[in-house]
Amino acid sequence: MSKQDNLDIKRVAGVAAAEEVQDGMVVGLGTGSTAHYAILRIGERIRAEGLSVVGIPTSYQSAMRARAAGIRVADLADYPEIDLTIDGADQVDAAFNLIKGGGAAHTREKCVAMASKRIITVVDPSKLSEHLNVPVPVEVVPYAATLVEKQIEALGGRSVLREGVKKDGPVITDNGNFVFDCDFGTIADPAGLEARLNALTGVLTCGIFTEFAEKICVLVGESKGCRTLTR
Ligand SMILES: O=C(CO)[C@H](O)[C@H](O)COP(=O)(O)O
Repeated sequence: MSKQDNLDIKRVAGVAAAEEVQDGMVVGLGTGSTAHYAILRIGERIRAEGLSVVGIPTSYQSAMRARAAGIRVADLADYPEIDLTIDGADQVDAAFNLIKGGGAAHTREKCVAMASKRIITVVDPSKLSEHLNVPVPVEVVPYAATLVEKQIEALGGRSVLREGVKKDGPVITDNGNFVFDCDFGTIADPAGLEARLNALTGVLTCGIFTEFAEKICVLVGESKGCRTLTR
């Protein structure tokens, strides 16, 4: 599939999710290329339908894109209860466990997910997998980087420090930290690994999301429309 075809199906999912937004809602705004299309569509609907919506961004990227789209942006501190969040994922398993953090935004994405009554996860079909098996992004306090690498090795993972594409040296998250991408192969116990990673000294948050399955609905963009997966 070409890059453009992939973006087109991401757009299908993002736009479909944005149709779920209703007047008066507080909406969590995810990070990444699929959530981007939802943000654009919410902005269009605000202009066309006069919707009153407050957006709670999950990153500098989503805050900037929301403002550009004409969405009023506020802090999680002001709106700790969110009606609906629309966000992407790097992988979704059969039980709706997620791996997130491809954009290094998973800590704020997890906070917004926790605050949300409903979550629409927008993906292309390549993100669906019976089991989670892609590397897990782990946000790490820079001071503890070497210490965390050792602890991840002890858990059976192989960690690679994420480095910038248009920047020399480590990627720095919106929270001022490093990210390790940690390969554990196929993850047999996502909830157990999430708990173990989050408990490591020097780790802020890992990108495994297991506690939100009950409130997640997955929209899968496809060339002929959008497929909805519910549990
Ligand atoms: O978790 C994320 C950012 O931290 C994104 O939601 C995830 O990486 C998916 O991105 P995209 O929609 O561009 O494929």
